[in-house]
Amino acid sequence: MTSTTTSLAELERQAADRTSRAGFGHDALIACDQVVRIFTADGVEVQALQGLDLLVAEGELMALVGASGSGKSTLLNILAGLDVPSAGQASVGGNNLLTMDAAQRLRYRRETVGFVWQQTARNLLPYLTALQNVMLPMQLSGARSRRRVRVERAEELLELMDLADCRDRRPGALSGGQQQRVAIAVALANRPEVVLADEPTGELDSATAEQIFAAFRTANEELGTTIVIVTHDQSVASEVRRTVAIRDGRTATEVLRRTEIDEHGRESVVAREFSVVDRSGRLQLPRSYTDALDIRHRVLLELEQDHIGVWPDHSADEQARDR
Ligand SMILES: Nc1ncnc2c1ncn2[C@@H]1O[C@H](COP(=O)(O)OP(=O)(O)OP(=O)(O)O)[C@@H](O)[C@H]1O
Repeated sequence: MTSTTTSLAELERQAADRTSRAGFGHDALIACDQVVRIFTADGVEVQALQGLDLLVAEGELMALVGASGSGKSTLLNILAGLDVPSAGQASVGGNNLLTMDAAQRLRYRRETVGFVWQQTARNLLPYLTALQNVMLPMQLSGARSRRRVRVERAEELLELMDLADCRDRRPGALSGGQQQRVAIAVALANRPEVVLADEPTGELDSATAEQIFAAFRTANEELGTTIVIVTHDQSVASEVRRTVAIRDGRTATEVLRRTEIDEHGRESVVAREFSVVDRSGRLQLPRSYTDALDIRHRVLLELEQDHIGVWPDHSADEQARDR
């Protein structure tokens, strides 16, 4: 009798577990759940994303960082609706990125997301003025707004990006930084829920990069747009509240920053780095830690009251010594 009660309770617990898993990220704007992307090139399989979990809340301004080849661009292309995961779940603003049909995908790319790429040439058409570039996505979206309304919206966005005087100039007559700010205005044209940016400051000097970052912050604060920036630029990464690091196709660590005020009223930003535990309980140890303790294969874990101890396993060395 007792065992029946236990197993029922266990079944109920498992069912509750399943229900909560089904709702993973239900209140997040971007929800990636164990996303896998496998490429096959010359008969060789590359697992660019290996079960990546990521949640981004509405209104966040966050950065994605990671070594070259860690999977950042693959993830961004999936979120942009340009590529499809091999397995897992991914949604943005309620759009399921795995099951959208071609028409839904086109609408998603025009209306739900905006992009800013590193190469300015990919962002703007060279023969259109700044104003015309910003108006173009509105024309393409098929919304039947009047030309006057589109001009006004484009002018407002250029003003927000501090580019009102560049309205009638073509990209060739703008600096790299101005071009990227026009690109942000273009990305915002159709009031997307999310703007995705891939190394938007990659080709710019640090002072100009700062202006670009300030433009993203303005868009985030004034328009409430959620912004995800892939960057190698440490100064950009340290300006945002949350930086997620990707390693080997998975989210590995997150740095969270918050402003603290001391007893003298002085403000300072305090940053803490956390390791991410994925939904299967997997955790990546920082490479500097594993190197420092020569951890290669296994570790010993011990559950303490308020923490878990992780010890290197040197039993193989000990056995060799004993022999
Ligand atoms: N179309 C493709 N075909 C085959 N392999 C690919 C393809 N796209 C990406 N990869 C591989 O997937 C892995 C992740 O690449 P990705 O471009 O996402 O990394 P990244 O973190 O953006 O790197 P970087 O910072 O250099 O842009 C790499 O090993 C890459 O070679």
